[in-house]
Amino acid sequence: MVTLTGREARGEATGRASGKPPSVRGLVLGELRPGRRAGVALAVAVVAMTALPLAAPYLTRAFVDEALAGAGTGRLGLLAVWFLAVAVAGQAARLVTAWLASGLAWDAGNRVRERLTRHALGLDMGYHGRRTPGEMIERVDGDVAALTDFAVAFLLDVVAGVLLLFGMLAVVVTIDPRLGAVLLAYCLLLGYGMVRAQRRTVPSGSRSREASAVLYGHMEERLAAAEDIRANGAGEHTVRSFHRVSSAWYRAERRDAFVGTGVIAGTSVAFAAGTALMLALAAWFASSGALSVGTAVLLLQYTLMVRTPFERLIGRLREYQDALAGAARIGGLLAERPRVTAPPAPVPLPENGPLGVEFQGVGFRYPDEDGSGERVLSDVTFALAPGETLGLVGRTGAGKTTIGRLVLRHYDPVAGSVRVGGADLRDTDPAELHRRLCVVTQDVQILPGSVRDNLTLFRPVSDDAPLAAALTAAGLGEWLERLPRGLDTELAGGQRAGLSAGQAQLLALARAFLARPGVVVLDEASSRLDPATERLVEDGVDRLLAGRTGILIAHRLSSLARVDKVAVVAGGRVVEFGSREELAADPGSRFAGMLRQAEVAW
Ligand SMILES: Nc1ncnc2c1ncn2[C@@H]1O[C@H](COP(=O)(O)OP(=O)(O)OP(=O)(O)O)[C@@H](O)[C@H]1O
Repeated sequence: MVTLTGREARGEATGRASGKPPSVRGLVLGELRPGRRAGVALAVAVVAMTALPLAAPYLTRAFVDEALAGAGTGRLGLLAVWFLAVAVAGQAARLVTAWLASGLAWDAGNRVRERLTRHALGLDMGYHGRRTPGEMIERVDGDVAALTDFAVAFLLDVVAGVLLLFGMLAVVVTIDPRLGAVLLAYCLLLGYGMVRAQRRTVPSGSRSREASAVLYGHMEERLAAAEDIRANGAGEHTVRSFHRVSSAWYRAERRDAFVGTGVIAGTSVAFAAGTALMLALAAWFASSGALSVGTAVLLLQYTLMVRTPFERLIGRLREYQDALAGAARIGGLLAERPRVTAPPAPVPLPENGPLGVEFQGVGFRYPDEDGSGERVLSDVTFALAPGETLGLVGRTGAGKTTIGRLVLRHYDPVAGSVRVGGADLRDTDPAELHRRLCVVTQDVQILPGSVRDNLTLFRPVSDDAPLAAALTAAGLGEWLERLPRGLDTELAGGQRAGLSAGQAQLLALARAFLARPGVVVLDEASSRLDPATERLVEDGVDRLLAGRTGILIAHRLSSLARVDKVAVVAGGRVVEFGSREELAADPGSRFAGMLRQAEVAW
């Protein structure tokens, strides 16, 4: 069961919450907060990584000044060895910082992924119906990776870079305040230029990521439908649409790269100008005797060293925009609230036995972003007594599946009420409802795992007898006996997983038997089975519906032989409802007309 955090659980039932999306800091840096020990280790590593490069120019200064003063080779060699040791130690500190930061970021990323996954699983079909699997993967994985990559880079390059710049400024100010003031002005100008540049690069970066999410969503959908696309010769159209979506992504990516390259080129010119200025000033001060030659070399080295942290900062700004865009999208996902929620005091459903189902003046439209979707059901009214079975018939798109979804409370109606077991579904707890109601869909999904896992959907069970009984009741008893490892036999994942279409449907029936529901919604498979398998499936359905309330979304009129009541659905309305036998016997009824047209008799 999905558990929501307190904040999530208090969310409104009206969809998107009004509050601001959580910030990057709130999302990742909050999660990233290291423990005391890891924090101290990280701080020491960052300080070492910053201080050691600052020390190196001092050694160069000593080397130059002492060489000019005629120091011996031994002394100069020693200074060179110290220089090498400081350089190696600086790199080692950087490695240790990267190692510590990556470990922390990885843990933090996984915590955010877990939180997002839980949250997404808690959202209802109103949300998931509007999103592709590819989009969800990009949100839960791609955006989180961008955030955690940025968090590591922030520590390595932004924090360490800023510390290094401040250290350099402090050293130069102590050598000569005038040169310090020039270096400060130069850094401020560069900083200002970078902030301006960032404003230009943020929108192009986020457009590029959006386009990439659309591309992945598109690919995911088309790959899932590969069999149908090939069989129906829709390959050319698919390739064309892929070309369109990937071209949009290419354009967004190219523009992003162009903006980024422009920023880097501009910064290179600024660095060259700054270095030339400092070189001229240092040479002038040295020639006037205000500085030693070694100190002039030290200043030049510091000026050259400004380049690396600034370039890294620019690089990180590009990740920062990705991270910001990702954080905004993650924040948007976290701000989504399930529309179908449990009331504070849910009305319990009867524990056992079949449940009555009643639609009273039900109107419905699928939720979309702006709530302007078309009505797909209007004034739907019918009642089923406990244990009765209803067949829903009508043309494609009439609204049959939607009626089934409302019984399962995948959505709440926008008008009227749906009652199950006497309770208005809005007053019930969705989790309890899903224990008492069961759906068998057209496209049976087999999950990678054993036959047992596929029956229990990974819930641990202590006794295999009910599983075998459910398979036998569904008509898969002999199949189970032939399996080499019985219930432990592994099935590959996917729509069929090596099972025939009929076997997959029987497995779905077995899942329903195991759940012992009070209401079964059956979306009859529209694909044809061979007559023997079809007979097996029909027998299984008959056994499943016996003693239960059933709603059969019928794609073949012949399947209706087993139902008590029939509802003819057209244009989102129930245009005829009554006893199957009476409607079939009434030559003036729509149902009798449909039977005549399809030449069905029973
Ligand atoms: N998730 C959805 N989001 C938006 N509109 C939807 C969604 N599912 C169905 N619809 C629309 O609702 C209307 C009714 O669809 P529904 O699937 O209930 O019809 P149906 O009678 O079950 O059709 P079929 O026999 O083809 O399954 C159609 O116009 C359909 O386009």
